[in-house]
Amino acid sequence: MTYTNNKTPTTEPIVWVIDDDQALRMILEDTLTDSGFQVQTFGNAQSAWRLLQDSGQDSQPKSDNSAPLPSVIVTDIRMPMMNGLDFSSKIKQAFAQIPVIIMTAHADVQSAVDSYQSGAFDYLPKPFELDDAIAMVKKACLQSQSNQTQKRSKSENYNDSLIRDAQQPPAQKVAVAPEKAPTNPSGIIGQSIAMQKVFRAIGRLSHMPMTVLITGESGTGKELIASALHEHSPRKSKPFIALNMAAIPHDLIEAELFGHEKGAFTGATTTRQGRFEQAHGGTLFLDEIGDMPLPTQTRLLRVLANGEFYRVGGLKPIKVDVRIIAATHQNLETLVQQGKFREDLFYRLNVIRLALPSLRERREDIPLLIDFFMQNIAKSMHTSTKTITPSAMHILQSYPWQGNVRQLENTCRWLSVMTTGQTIQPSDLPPEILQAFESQDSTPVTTREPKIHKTHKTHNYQPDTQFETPASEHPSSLPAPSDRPSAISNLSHHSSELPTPLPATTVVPTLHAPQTVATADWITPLQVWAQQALAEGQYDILQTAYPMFEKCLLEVALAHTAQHKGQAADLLGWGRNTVTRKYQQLIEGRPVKPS
Ligand SMILES: Nc1ncnc2c1ncn2[C@@H]1O[C@H](COP(=O)(O)OP(=O)(O)OP(=O)(O)O)[C@@H](O)[C@H]1O
Repeated sequence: MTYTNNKTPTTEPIVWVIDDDQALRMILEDTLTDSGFQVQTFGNAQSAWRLLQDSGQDSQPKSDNSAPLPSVIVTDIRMPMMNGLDFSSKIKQAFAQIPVIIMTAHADVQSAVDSYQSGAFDYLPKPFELDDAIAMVKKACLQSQSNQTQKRSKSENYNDSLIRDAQQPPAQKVAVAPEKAPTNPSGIIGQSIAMQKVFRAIGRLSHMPMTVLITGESGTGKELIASALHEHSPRKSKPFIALNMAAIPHDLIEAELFGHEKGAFTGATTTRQGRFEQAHGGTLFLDEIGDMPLPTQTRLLRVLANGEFYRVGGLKPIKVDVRIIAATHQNLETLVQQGKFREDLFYRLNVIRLALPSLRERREDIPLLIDFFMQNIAKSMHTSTKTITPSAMHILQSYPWQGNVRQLENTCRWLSVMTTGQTIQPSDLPPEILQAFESQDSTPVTTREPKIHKTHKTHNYQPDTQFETPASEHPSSLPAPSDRPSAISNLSHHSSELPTPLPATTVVPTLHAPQTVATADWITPLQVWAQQALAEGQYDILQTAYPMFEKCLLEVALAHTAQHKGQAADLLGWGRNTVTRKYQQLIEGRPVKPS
């Protein structure tokens, strides 16, 4: 079932929101309504599809009962019955004028590529900033208006057969789509917002032919991303050739890139193809482009301009179709200023720049990466995967990782070999990492050391401690500090002094008895509640907690403003209509119209 905020005809653009997560539907509905959209929500894509079929292809309803077509559709990917990608493809076929925005909580390269491949207008990885979502919907609305204008000017008669075809899709299209397991075939690990932006860029760029310049510190994954761009492109069946400019002697680079004719120089005993020819139809990845000598830059510029070149010593032009992806850890603008890099080549390469975050900027991904590397290494060594204690993980997460993911990967190799037991303790970590951790921690241990309750865990990495953290030190991306420096060497020896282990999911917080309630004090009881609910098999914790949270804040805001709904709306940043509706639903207990 569906419901609209306002069924009367309106000039407000209509946005449909499809997600099986009721809490998210509510948030988006409120936010978009407050931003001037008319919102209709659906708990599954099939209901939305049915309504679209009833509505026909006009922007006007077919009958009095049918709904007007939306200007924009925002849909989740993973939903029962029909997934968002299939839905997006169907919209593209039958209602191409409606831009679709695809949201997903399982952001990886594949979902980004699949989204754009399905014809989606854009891709929104969860969690997202509501402002970003609004901006995206507004952009999609503009697109929708321009689509409508083009459509009207093109033809008065719609292609009915197209609609009929799309309305009766092949059985497998509408059949229950099995949820894809969250595999990561590209091997690119990361769930941080910074990496989600990278996935989105790959999704957008992989099917475009243009040159891409990837920047980022050494070891951030530039080659991995270049290869993903190739693997998801129409060139994937052709070669991906990677060449590191810094690794080839300068006097050999031209022959390496462009090949040479027999006798072109001493030692050129045969004619040899260069990398450009070998990469024909595919992708040539030029790593460390900042190290390319100036004369080679001139030749590269010519290839980029007209797609042809001469082998060293050759007289016949050779034409190739190669997509160039270049990468550098250097600042090319500075090299241009210093006269070491051609400005015109810089502009040619810099058409689209993809900047990769350092590992320090996405520390929240470190446990995932460690998990991934430890498993891969164990597999290759035919051993079982070693586990890491939270305190050791915390130290690894705090390390600056100047060598980025490559350094982390090498550390995982070191740990896999050097650790004698199955569990990696802080004392097992490489000395330089321990030293860095000790020297960065100048705060007295007594003020930092949390109270710890250990629980049993057998996962590779699972937080198995409960920390008591001052509100001002509330953890952001890092887990709460656990065993601090003096504890590094002590931890393993003192394990017998830890409190008696509790069942795996039971966590007993050690709460202060607050005189005044600190801002974040409610987080700990909320954590306890959520952990207990999950332990008892209740998995809809967000759906349960969200209305309670809203109700609580609404009641407080109303009490604060002597029940003045307008003022309460201002305090909460909601629109008046939202406050009225929330009041009816949450306080008066009127049933929420189901979606
Ligand atoms: N997000 C990631 N997920 C999994 N592995 C990664 C990730 N990023 C990098 N790696 C791994 O880290 C190592 C270094 O990556 P890569 O060679 O792509 O970095 P780079 O930026 O090209 O380095 P350099 O600038 O030194 O050439 C590789 O083994 C790669 O597989």
